[in-house]
Amino acid sequence: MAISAESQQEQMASSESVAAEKKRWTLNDFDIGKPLGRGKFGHVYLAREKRSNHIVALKVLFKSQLKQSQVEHQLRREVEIQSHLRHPNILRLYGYFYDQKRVYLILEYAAKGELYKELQKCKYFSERRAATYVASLARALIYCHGKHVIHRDIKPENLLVGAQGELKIADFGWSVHTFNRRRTMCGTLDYLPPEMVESVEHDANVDIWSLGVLCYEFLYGEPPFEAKEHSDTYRRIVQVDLKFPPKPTVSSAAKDLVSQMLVKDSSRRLPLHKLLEHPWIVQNADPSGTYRG
Ligand SMILES: Nc1ncnc2c1ncn2[C@@H]1O[C@H](COP(=O)(O)OP(=O)(O)OP(=O)(O)O)[C@@H](O)[C@H]1O
Repeated sequence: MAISAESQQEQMASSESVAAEKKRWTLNDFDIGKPLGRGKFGHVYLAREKRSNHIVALKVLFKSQLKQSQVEHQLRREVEIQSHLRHPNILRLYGYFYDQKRVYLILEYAAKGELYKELQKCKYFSERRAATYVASLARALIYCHGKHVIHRDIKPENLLVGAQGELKIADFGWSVHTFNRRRTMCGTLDYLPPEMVESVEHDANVDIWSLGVLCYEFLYGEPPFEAKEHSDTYRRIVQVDLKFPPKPTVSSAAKDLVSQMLVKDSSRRLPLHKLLEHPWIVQNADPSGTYRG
């Protein structure tokens, strides 16, 4: 994959944590450690940048697989967007390089791994934990939206956990940098708002919906519109068929917040700065933004 030298230089210039100078990275700059995981397009390794001793996650993607799946454009957009974001709850992308066969992404290392696995292990989260995560994601999304970036794919699989227990939004594959309203259909159905399922115009408020779905899933262990058939999930989303099964661990304040986020009319969803003032968030979220169990 050819990423222009110009944008590569720009990329390096903004990677102050790994190296301040403009340079071209190569595999020789890193000691490669244990594998951290496998994705669709390659592998992720723990690595250390030799000069600074900085620990990173090196994501190795095979160009042939990227080409075959026609996702080169998406990757380029992901790199461009993620490399310019600086927020404690957004995984840093320090830089990238490539050789004949592979593309390498130099990523912030998230020591506590995938949130998805934590949720599977615990089945659901306490209100304190859920509220802490939702508040930190709201702050990260407020930051993104302020830079005209819509994430569009907020879900547990795209969230990693840092060493201090802080959430990190990790996957910007579906994100867009926009000044306009978007009409693109993308993402996994379960987290999509009605306007995206129905392919009508959408804006930054899509992320409020997805955060509402996520909040529900944190509390109940499954997303709210889940159904066996794809067509039923579709129908439930479009009709906003939201049900709160009785559960002693979920308060009415939590349900109130979720109901205010999962609103069909995107302009009437609870704005993220208001979410941070909601009583359930104020009473439950840890101000440090970290959850340590
Ligand atoms: N920055 C990171 N810090 C720690 N672990 C990571 C990091 N990035 C990825 N991993 C681990 O490596 C695995 C593979 O990551 P990768 O991003 O390639 O794939 P994915 O997001 O699971 O799948 P997909 O290929 O569909 O995007 C992750 O599931 C996670 O366990």
